[in-house]
Amino acid sequence: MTLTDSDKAAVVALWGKIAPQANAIGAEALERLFLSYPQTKTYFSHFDLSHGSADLANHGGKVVNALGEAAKHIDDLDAALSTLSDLHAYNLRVDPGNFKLLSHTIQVTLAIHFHKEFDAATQAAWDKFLAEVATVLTSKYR
Ligand code: HEM
Repeated sequence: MTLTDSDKAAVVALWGKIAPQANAIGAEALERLFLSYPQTKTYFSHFDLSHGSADLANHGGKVVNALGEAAKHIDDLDAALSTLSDLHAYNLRVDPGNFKLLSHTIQVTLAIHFHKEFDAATQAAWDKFLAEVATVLTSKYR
């Protein structure tokens, strides 16, 4: 599952397009997650999850910008994601299966917004990248 140099280049290239719309892309990926897999809403009972809410935009932006930071440090994901890894493992205790669901809705969102750039190679690269991020974010679970 290791990212090849061309995978890394594909992740970084698409990140350049995502960055200016991080909040909108993140909000849409989260909304797709909550609508498609309603059980995931239980982690966000303190948020307003209605369409167009500020909570969706703010949190979506945080998640997507964290992916941007990870893309910038793609050769050192453990260090880049260390604080977030502590948060998800020790404080939030998100069921690891949920990372696959979010990875899917992020990819669907990217496909819809960047259909020209989201070719098979770019999709495969993002799938691997998101799986690596999930591995790091769940690596400290005991
Ligand atoms: C691509 C994978 C993920 C990334 C990059 C990510 C990123 C983040 C970031 C950046 C924060 C904010 C940290 C802070 O405020 O300091 C956060 C918080 C949080 N994440 Fe994740 N996350 C991911 C997956 C998930 C999944 C799958 C769930 C559950 C379905 C989840 C649940 C939460 C919750 C409940 C919070 C706290 C929200 C709050 O109260 O402010 N995360 N995550």
